[in-house]
Amino acid sequence: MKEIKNHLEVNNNEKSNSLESELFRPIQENINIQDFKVLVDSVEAHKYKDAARAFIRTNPKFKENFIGLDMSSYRQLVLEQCEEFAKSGLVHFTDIKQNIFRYAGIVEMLALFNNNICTKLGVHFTLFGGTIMFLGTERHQKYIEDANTLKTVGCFSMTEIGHGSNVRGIETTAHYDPSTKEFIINSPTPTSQKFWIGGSYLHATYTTVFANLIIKGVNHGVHAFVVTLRDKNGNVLPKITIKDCGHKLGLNGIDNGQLKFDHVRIPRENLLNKYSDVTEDGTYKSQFSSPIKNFAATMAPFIAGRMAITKGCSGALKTSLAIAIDFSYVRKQFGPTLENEQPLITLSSQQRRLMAPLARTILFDLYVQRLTRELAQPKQPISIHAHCSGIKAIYSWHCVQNLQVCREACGGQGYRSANRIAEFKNDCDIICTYEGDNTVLMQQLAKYLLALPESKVQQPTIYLDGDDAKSLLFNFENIKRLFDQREQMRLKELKQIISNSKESSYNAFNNAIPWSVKLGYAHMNKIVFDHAITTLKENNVKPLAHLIMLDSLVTIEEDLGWFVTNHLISSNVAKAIPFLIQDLCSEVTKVSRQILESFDIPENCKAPSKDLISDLF
Ligand SMILES: Cc1cc2nc3c(=O)[nH]c(=O)nc-3n(C[C@H](O)[C@H](O)[C@H](O)COP(=O)(O)OP(=O)(O)OC[C@H]3O[C@@H](n4cnc5c(N)ncnc54)[C@H](O)[C@@H]3O)c2cc1C
Repeated sequence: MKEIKNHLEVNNNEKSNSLESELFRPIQENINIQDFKVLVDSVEAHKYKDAARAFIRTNPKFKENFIGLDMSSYRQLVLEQCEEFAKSGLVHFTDIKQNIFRYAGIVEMLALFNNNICTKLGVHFTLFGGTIMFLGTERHQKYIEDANTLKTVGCFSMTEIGHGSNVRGIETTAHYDPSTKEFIINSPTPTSQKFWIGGSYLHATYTTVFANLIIKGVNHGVHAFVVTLRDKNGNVLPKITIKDCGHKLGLNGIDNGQLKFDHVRIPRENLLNKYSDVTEDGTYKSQFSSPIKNFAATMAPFIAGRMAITKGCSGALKTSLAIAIDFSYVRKQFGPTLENEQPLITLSSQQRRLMAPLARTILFDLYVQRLTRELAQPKQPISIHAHCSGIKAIYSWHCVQNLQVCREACGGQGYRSANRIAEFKNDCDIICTYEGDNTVLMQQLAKYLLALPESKVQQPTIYLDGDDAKSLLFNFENIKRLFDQREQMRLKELKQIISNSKESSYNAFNNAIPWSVKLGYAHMNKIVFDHAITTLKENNVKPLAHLIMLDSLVTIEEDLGWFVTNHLISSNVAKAIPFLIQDLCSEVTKVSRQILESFDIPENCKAPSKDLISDLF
């Protein structure tokens, strides 16, 4: 114990004026809330977000209580909320292509309120809209006008009962009939029925269907088609059967459906033909030399959806953290005497469990801002697909894990639906699976990293050892080197496992999936950190340095066994880490309410009262 104390106390003087210097001083308690708000909201999106906040605060549909509604009323309310929002003009159907900052900002604000609304709008705008805008051409523009105001609702039919993650395995067919110049969309087997299709059971007029394009017996692979599901009166068209997917763990305000097509004829023009087309006489023309390349291009637009989905995590977590932290300031249990009970926030455990996810949520948001900027560029970096996949996976895992933390931090009251966290927890659970299952996405990231040319620059190895653990760790350059080195070693390790395998390339990779996931984490942790440091250098808004250091040490602690056994950190320095984390949590707690203020969460997004119990009296 004495040894640990030494680590924390040696060389504890004020440091020079470096980025880290403020970490050695008590935290500056008067943070500039407006500056911090713009940082978290992003320069590009903060005006759109403020407009959305104002809408959520004032629109009567966003004041209606959805807790405990039966499924049918809940679905109707969510539809009406989405319609109100679409009519407000705060978001446009074309935003996913033309103003991704507005789109992403709006989704995040809606997610502060409830994930049903942003999921329903997400399916319509990103998935249906994304397919129309990125895979369609001039002839598909006609779907846009009514979709803008949600006069027509669109959905997205990719998943089937038999195939989810492996989209290339889907069985739905689209045979071309040159005699009528039509495609015939068909579900040939029970497992080929589309399943989970959000918005299809009750509301969607159109869907984009993913199906195998077949001409004269030749299968050209998966292509996307627009299929009309309902007539003007909302009746399902003949030869289409739509069933309800039924009650779910969460998102019961969304009408997910099971779709069966029985030789449904659609015009030739309904093929989304940006990359490949079929002439009237049935000649297939593609910009790509093989179905696999066409498939890759067909899937490419959905990367924006993966970025957007992290906004659902961000909104839900910010509101839930705000509920849990506010509660911790109000709720009293225990104290030095019975007469002097203390607020929960004074408990070291409460500070530890709430400040660490608060820091990470902000750092992830900053990184998503960077990805959004990359997506907005006409020519996106080659890494964009891998990084959208990676952040979607690690943000949703972080979200699900920490919604549970928020719930527990509020004790029994956190379990009460009226206090909102339960709804967020159930609704967000599925983010780990839809728009790409997280474990599958982490492999996409690992494959991208495996394929990168090997760096010729040999990074100097790092070994953190010495008496002054605090100075060694409160040093962003050292943290960077730890993260860089872990990533390099994880990559080398994965390459070795695969190359040492005597099995086929499929099996060799398959046997190494857990290591791919670890590599994915190492890479994402590194680039989230790198981006946070870039932001800090450009704009040292308080308390960003503290948040970065807190999240860095928590990240190291999560993999501490690895860092120590691989001789990057000595066991003596390792022992100091939990203490430094606790100190940082205590410092961040001092400004936590100001951080929450900067989130500017409309009151109707939160629990009915800060103490979570007043509504009971
Ligand atoms: C509420 C909800 C809404 C949805 N909305 C839509 C929608 O609107 N439109 C649409 O088309 N789809 C939608 N989906 C479907 C969703 O995209 C799929 O559920 C998802 O792609 C996963 O597919 P799956 O469920 O078939 O799981 P599977 O692919 O069968 O996966 C099952 C398990 O196996 C693991 N696994 C599978 N393959 C691998 C692998 N190669 N390596 C390692 N592990 C693997 C996964 O990690 C997972 O744990 C929705 C789903 C839900 C639940």
